[in-house]
Amino acid sequence: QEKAHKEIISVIRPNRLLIIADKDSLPYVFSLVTEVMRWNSAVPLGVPHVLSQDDVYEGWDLPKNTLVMPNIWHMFHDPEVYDDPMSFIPERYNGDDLEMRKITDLAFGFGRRACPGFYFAEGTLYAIVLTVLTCCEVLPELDDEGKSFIPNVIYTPGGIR
Ligand code: HEM
Repeated sequence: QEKAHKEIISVIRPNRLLIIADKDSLPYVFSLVTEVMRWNSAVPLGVPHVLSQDDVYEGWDLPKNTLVMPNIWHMFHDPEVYDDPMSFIPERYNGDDLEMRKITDLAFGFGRRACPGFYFAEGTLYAIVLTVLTCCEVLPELDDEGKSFIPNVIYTPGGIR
């Protein structure tokens, strides 16, 4: 948070009403949002699809009407691709746009039925994170005795309703 905040402050100039928020000017902030999408992706098993014709995938015969679900979770946590995949490490992209694209190209699904809300969702996410990090300090939750703690991050079961 501190690193992101410093980066934002460094691009804001007094009396300027607009800041250009892109991966070149704010590489760490964009890496941070990308890492959220990798670390606990919003749609870890994508959306199920049914094959409209027979297909073969990596030697597997898949007849028409087979239900297929992409394991996006594994794509993002494959230790052969991502070192220490369970840890939240925005630095892993090195601010590199191509490395970040590898995440967003998968997080929103693939092919003809990929998420049509991609640009809207991505832009909104960056705008919210940027605004919060510029204006606020996000602090850990407090327990009943007033001691701070980081809540456990868990997925809740169920689909989108
Ligand atoms: C972080 C936010 C979002 C993520 C991670 C996300 C992810 C996804 C994924 C993985 C799919 C399935 C693609 C596939 O079948 O391969 C999908 C489909 C879809 N998304 Fe999103 N989505 C997000 C936000 C949105 C928003 C904001 C909208 C609308 C404004 C939206 C509208 C849709 C629709 C309509 C489909 C179905 C497309 C189809 O089956 O043809 N999504 N999304």
